[in-house]
Amino acid sequence: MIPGAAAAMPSGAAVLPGLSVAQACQWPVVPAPDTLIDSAHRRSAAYGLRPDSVADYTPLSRGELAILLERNHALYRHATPVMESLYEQIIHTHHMVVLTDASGAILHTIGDADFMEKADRVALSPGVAWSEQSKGTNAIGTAIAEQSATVIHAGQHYLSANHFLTCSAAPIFDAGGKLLGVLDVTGDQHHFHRHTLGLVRMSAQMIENQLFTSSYQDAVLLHVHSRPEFIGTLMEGLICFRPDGRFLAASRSGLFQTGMSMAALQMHSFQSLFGISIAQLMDQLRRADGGLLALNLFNGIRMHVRASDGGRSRQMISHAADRLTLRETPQSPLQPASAGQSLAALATGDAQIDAVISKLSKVAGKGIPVLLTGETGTGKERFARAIHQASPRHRQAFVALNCAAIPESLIEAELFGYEEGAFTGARKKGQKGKILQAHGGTLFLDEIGDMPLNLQARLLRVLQERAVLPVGAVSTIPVNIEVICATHQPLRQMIADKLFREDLYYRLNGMVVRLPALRERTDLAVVVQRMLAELDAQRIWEISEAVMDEFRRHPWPGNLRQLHSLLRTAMLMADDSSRIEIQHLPDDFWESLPAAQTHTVAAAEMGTASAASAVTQATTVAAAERRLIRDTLAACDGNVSAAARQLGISRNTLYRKLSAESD
Ligand SMILES: Nc1ncnc2c1ncn2[C@@H]1O[C@H](COP(=O)(O)OP(=O)(O)OP(=O)(O)O)[C@@H](O)[C@H]1O
Repeated sequence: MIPGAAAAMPSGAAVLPGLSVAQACQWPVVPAPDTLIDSAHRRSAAYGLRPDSVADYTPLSRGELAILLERNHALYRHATPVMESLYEQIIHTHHMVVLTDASGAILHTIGDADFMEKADRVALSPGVAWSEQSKGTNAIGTAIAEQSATVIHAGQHYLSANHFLTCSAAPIFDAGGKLLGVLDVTGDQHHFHRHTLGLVRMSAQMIENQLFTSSYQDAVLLHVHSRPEFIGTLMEGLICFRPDGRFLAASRSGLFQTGMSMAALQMHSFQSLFGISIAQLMDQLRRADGGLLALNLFNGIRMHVRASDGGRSRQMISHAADRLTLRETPQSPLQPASAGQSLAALATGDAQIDAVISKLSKVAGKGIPVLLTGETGTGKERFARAIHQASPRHRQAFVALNCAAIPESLIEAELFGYEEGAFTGARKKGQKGKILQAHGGTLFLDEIGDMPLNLQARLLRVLQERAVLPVGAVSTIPVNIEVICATHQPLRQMIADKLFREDLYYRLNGMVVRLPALRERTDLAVVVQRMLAELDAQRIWEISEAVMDEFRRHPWPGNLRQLHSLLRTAMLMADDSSRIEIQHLPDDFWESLPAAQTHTVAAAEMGTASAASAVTQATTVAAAERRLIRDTLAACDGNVSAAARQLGISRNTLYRKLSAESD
């Protein structure tokens, strides 16, 4: 059920937080009027469709869909939990919930299996376009064309193939009023329910509010309404200010509550609107009953106000001491999974990554400890989070501890926690360790090879006994966790060197999965597109072919992390152009190239390198690599594993290079 849902609707469906049935039903609940349908049909005909046309059911390829999802990752991330809650309310009613992007391309669907099968016949599935241009009048396409919530029922669909459907769709807008996508509930026309559109609209509103709040995390966020009981409900208005009082944005309901347009609000600061400063507001709120204040706008409108700061600064204060943990990332039970966090969303068309995803999907949530290996920056933590998201524990905490990032002396307290007064400097009330914080969820131990030997024994005991003994405590506390570990170190070698306990190793390596280095992957273009979309959800970025060529040649010692930070810098350099060119790449990119390659690039850039000299340089690099491989193999007495380790490449890569050499 949607979190916080309270009363039951007549249909048996629940009402969303803070809304009575009457309020929910204020929204349109009947199929669209004839005039709207007439214009939609006229548009469909103008697109060259005929009622008996066979629509284009071709979906996007997997790679294209991955890029589409990445471009819409913020929408997807905030919409999926709402879709799940909405679906819970209509489950077993022969319906499905559909999310599309602003063009009507389907991003995600959830629904009853029997109806999904029927829906497959008309390609209501991810990657297929449901714009009016493609499918004629339908709730998704028509909601986009009309920019408003719409029901299209049975014969109102333009294509006869879709007459068995009843669809209710509501557009989703961003804070600036730009269309982001559409939320739709589609079902068998015999199961039409007049409350469906109301539910869809409320859910779309919920997604908009969540997108709004997440977009302004560093801002002072005001929840406003003329009636105090509406604060904290879907009907509240949201208005954001910078900490210095400058106006940033307002939700649609926020505009309605102030009675002002966005343009008018943009002329104001918090002080000019309310006659007090942000600091005074915070001061008054601290003393106010229930954290709620009544304020008068300069135009005489009175509104009730609650403030939050996106939670960030409050969290920073309350967790100040915890920051020692460096990479603690607890996830609250209601925090939605991000798109980038699901296993399937990590598919990028590379066969090695596909194989990793397939293996991990089989073990996620089955109680099998996973050990992720791979060079630094290959995405081990990303995958760990995705495994957690794919497990039944996904609503519980994901707690990460990087054993290499904290001093050895602190690992024990961090991991096992401690009792009040356990040692000098301990916090008064003691501290819950990471293991207990992860209770019910997943504990991710990064760089497990750096775990001190004495703590390895204690960790093993926790895993065997499923109970933890905090420092200074006299009795153990039962704990239920799944453990995922990661390392870039050769643990077997460490066992041989007596640096890692063999018994712990076997306890942790239920499944060992190696993540390939970026240079071994075949999906560079998709990865780059995804990162660009992740770094800037607002704009579509392009990257020049020359840059992509350099990227393909680059050895990427820092793997995905290096690529990510390079793109971030290049985007800043490219500024407003939304296109990354050679000149936007930072100097250290060229510095990490092998010397011979740098010369080739530099010469080519200056236009002085003839094709012949470029080939010579490339040949020099290849020759140097061959020499290095031969020398390393000789030094390792022909042991390929040892040579690969010394060269910092995988055995497969080394075999590939050796066979290329002998071809
Ligand atoms: N699939 C992905 N898509 C986009 N970016 C990614 C992906 N995986 C990783 N990254 C980027 O690379 C960075 C490093 O990823 P992550 O921390 O998961 O790697 P790691 O292997 O755990 O690194 P280390 O071994 O150094 O701890 C992330 O912060 C993110 O910016």
